[in-house]
Amino acid sequence: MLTNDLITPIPEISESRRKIVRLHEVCKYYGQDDTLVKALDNVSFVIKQGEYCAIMGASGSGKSTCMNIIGCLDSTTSGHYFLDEEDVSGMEEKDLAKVRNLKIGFVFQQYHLLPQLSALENVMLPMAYANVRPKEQKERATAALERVAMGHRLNNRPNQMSGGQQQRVAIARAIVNNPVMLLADEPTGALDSHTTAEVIELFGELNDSGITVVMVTHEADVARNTQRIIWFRDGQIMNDYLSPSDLNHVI
Ligand SMILES: Nc1ncnc2c1ncn2[C@@H]1O[C@H](COP(=O)(O)OP(=O)(O)OP(=O)(O)O)[C@@H](O)[C@H]1O
Repeated sequence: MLTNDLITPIPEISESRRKIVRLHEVCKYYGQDDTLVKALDNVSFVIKQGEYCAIMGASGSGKSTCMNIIGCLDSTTSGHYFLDEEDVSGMEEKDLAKVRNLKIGFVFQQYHLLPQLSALENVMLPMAYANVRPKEQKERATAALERVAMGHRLNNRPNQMSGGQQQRVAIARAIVNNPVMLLADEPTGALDSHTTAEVIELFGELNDSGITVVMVTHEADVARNTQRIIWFRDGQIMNDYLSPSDLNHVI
């Protein structure tokens, strides 16, 4: 249960910061008539450059639908989505794919690394799609892996690494194209509590360096490390507030 008197409203953030995510009256409906599901029902919010934001809510509340729209993986039924101040709502799939690759770094619960490739090759992949020269791909992938403390595992394949190490490689892959935003879907869902803490510390460090981070999570321990929580219920934003240091009071 959320206790409203413990919730700190979001203060006005400086107008000069770029709006990385802007949803304007977004609806996403599935089915029709008797089977109509309003997965997102007139949702509007802004996430600015440098924010560290968690999306939370009960099962079925609309988190994944919201994540898919923010990640340009799905389209809206109505309303507009501006990514990095560009309206991507009506874009064709091939343009969306380009936007996704250049602007968003994805991190998933199950890492989604290609098993036949080494850590280095996995991290080089998004740059191959972006037509970066092979020599530069290797340099940038090595630097990204070093940044996540995986510089000693460049030639290991996923099955030679622990879950936490695989997630670090996935994070290196997500940051290697210098995206405007890291979008993480339950990034610690497959990790034990110790490894979760390490991965969350890494997200914090990346955010400290200026990267905008948005993550869907069920875990209060994870969300309390973010700066802001957008809380969904029945396809609408029920609350949008600064993360209190002790979330046990509000969840
Ligand atoms: N492809 C689909 N077809 C029909 N209904 C869908 C589809 N995807 C989602 N829904 C419905 O939309 C609503 C929101 O679903 P969504 O997956 O966004 O919730 P969620 O908060 O991510 O849930 P969970 O935490 O269980 O993943 C739910 O009622 C769900 O059943």
